[in-house]
Amino acid sequence: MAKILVIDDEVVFARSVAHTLSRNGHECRSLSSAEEGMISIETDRPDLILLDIKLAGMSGLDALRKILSLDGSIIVIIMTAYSSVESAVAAMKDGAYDYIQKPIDHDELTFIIEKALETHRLRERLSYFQRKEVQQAAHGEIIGVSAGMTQVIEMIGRIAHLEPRPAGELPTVLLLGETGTGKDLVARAIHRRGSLAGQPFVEIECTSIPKDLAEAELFGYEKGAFTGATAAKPGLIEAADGGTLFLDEVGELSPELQAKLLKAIERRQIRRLGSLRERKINVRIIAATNRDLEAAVKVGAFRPDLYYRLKVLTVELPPLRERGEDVVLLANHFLKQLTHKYSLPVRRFTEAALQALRAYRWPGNVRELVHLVERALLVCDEQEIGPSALSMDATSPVVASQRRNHPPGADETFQIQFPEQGIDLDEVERQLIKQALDLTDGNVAEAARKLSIGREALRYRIQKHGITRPAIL
Ligand SMILES: Nc1ncnc2c1ncn2[C@@H]1O[C@H](COP(=O)(O)OP(=O)(O)OP(=O)(O)O)[C@@H](O)[C@H]1O
Repeated sequence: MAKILVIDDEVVFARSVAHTLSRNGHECRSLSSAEEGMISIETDRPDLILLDIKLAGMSGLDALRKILSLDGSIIVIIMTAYSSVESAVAAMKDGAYDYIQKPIDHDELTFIIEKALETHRLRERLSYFQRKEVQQAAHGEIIGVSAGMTQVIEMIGRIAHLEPRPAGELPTVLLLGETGTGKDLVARAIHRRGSLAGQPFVEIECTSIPKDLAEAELFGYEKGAFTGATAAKPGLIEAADGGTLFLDEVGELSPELQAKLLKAIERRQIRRLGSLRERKINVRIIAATNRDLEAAVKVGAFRPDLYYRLKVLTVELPPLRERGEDVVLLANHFLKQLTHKYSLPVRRFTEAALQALRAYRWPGNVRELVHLVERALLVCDEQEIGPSALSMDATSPVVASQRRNHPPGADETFQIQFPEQGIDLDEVERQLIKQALDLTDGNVAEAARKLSIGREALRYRIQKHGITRPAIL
């Protein structure tokens, strides 16, 4: 349903048009002069105005300019008699969306209005995403000098500076990394620094779309496609046209959507729910996941063809515990940013606090660090923030460093008793890896986390010890 104003000094005609549109489900008012229309724009905030070009008083063309200066997002459709088509064309140059000739054919009117409203909705969605992108751009700096992050930053540069070409021809990018490592941040950086900057960046959180609405959200629908589809609506893929579509947590997509998405990427076309028409799409896809997609492919939880389609260029974000001094750089960066945000006096971490930060294993990665710094800043009144203000699992560097070898939640008194007769270190490692895999049902990423090593390091050890495939997901 949309709010529509009909402005025409032929009162009976204006009422009849408004009546027709109300029957189509819109909220309509008819007015007999442009002057009344101007007042109504302020109070009613219409989505669309049907405006007669020949009005007594303020002319249709003047009214058009005034309307658009009051609110540039209103769609204005000009109504004109055959003899004044030229003025209607002039009006379109001044920003009218379309024109319709009198006498008005009701089917044609309905068609023009529905098409215009669809464009309007698409524009609104785009400007929402563009606004969101501009807000986030201010906080988009990527901090890190560790070897892992240097590689990531170099890769962003390389991807961003690929030869300018249409969005749909740019290679897909797959971002891998544990939760909170910065995949979202990197996706936005690739978009902003490349040739698509300025075009829409549309993020889809695959986990947050209700399953039964997912297809309609992604691909859009036509009016009447299902109960409640009172008007056609473009999907998020269409909203990303010309820019980047960021599929976050792509590993969580249902098998049906995986199939539909693959088809859309391969054919560069989509079909809205309830439509027979294929629509071309021109989008670059960036996907991200914290799941081990390769393992998901092996157990049949993710389509191999989609996996290979997505991983044309892969960027792996290292967990924070493997980034060395980046922890301190990041902590200081967030401290400065948040002090500014809360208009607080300058604060700094004590050396003991920095040691605690270095020693902690960061299961929630950078996101956990941001929250921890924010909490410390808000609870600590001192100019210097010590370890006691950092309410992580372990605030003392000694306990924290012991914990590096202990999965979170493990018994803190866990110790290995060295037997007098000695041990086979390789065998101990093999057994620990097997136990970690058993505990995580063979999930390599999870097991690597429990062992506090990287996924690749774990894969290497699995091969080295010949741990057999069925134990591994
Ligand atoms: N290298 C970095 N420099 C500065 N800020 C960072 C960095 N990495 C992550 N952040 C910040 O940490 C927070 C979490 O990052 P982000 O949301 O990008 O992680 P994610 O990997 O997408 O998480 P999830 O898998 O849960 O979606 C954000 O506030 C982000 O701005």
